Amino acid sequence: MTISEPASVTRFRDYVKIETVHPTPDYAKCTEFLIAQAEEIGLGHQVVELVKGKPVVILKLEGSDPSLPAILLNSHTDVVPVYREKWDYDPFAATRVEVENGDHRIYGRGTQDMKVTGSLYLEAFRQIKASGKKFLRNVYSTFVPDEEIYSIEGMMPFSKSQEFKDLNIGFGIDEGGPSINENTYYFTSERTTCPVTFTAHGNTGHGSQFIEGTAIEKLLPIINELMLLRETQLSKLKKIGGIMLFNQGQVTSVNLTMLEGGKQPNVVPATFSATFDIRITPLLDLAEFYKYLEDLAEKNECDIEFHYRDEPNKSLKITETNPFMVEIKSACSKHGLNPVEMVMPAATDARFVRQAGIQAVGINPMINHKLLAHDHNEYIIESEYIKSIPFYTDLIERLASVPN
Ligand code: MET
Ligand SMILES: [Zn+2]
Ligand SMILES: [Zn+2]
Repeated sequence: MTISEPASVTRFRDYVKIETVHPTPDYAKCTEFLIAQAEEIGLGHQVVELVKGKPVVILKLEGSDPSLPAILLNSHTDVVPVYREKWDYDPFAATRVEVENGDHRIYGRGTQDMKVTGSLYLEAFRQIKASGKKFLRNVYSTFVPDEEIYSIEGMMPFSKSQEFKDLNIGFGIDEGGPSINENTYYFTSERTTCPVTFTAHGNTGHGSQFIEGTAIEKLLPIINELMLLRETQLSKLKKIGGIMLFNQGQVTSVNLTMLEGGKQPNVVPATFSATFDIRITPLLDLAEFYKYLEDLAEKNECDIEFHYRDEPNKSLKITETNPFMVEIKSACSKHGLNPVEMVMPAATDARFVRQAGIQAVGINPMINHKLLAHDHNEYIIESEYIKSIPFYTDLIERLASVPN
């Protein structure tokens, strides 16, 4: 660490150092950190714990007309596990490394996904409070747990709670991803995550025999069909512009992630299962796709288990003239960013906000990054982080000043 480290960077690094990593995230320490930040900045704060040990921390920047619907800035506090031996730096030391052009990288799990965004909200609030400015609408920043494990004890119940309704949210900002090029991608819809297991049961017996009706014979046609779907979707993607990280939301992705079965080589397995991570594009009818998977299971005499079944994603059409969208775009243009709309290929908590009938946009103003969410050696570029603080300061002012 050098003497020249900006205080905003030190605070970001302190946040990254908190091990909110699954399967045992330290939410208590994280809550303590966020409340200390709120007190220092001068923000209102509240902790809602609908599920014990799963705190939602709500920070509040008060507006001059609290009767108007508020602005929500959401971020998740949890991060995905690491393969420690694959990292060049301790994933929870938030190591600051100087690079050739004098810039710095901050390494750590969650730097991109998505503690940087939470920190940017905090830094923007800090600037706004220090300036003494007050805007029309209330602005809330929610720091939610468990996004990386389907939000079942996080945003999902919180978005349906009275505490959430009481915030009277009119528009939401949520997770994007640092851009891999000069464009700034923003997301008004996303794919539906469908983790699904097919299990086959069949005849067993001696491994030297041609046993009929085996589990694997029932399962294989399902695997083949879904791998074919993968192939057709991939070639469709290639046709509509090639594989680029953020354009994948226009097709459905299929990955076979777990294969289980068998006890030893000379025993024909009585059961076998295949688990897929399927991300269904909003361009398909979700109910029809679920039905297709169920029929596929039935046709092949397999059981089907959806580990998690999302409600249909609402992509609330945001028109060019939507006053909040206008403000997002003008904030982008003021800060030299080129906004491009995309379907979020992964899943974010914005889906629950949309399901509650509130428009929400995922965005991340940092550009020219390597996308390292969930990868080894995740890092952000310090200058992009610092540059993004005035973007959020400006964005908050614009969104919170939208009249009625
Ligand atoms: C549906 S849970 C979402 C977890 C994570 N954000 C992902 O897209 O994989
Ligand atoms: Zn995330
Ligand atoms: Zn993630």
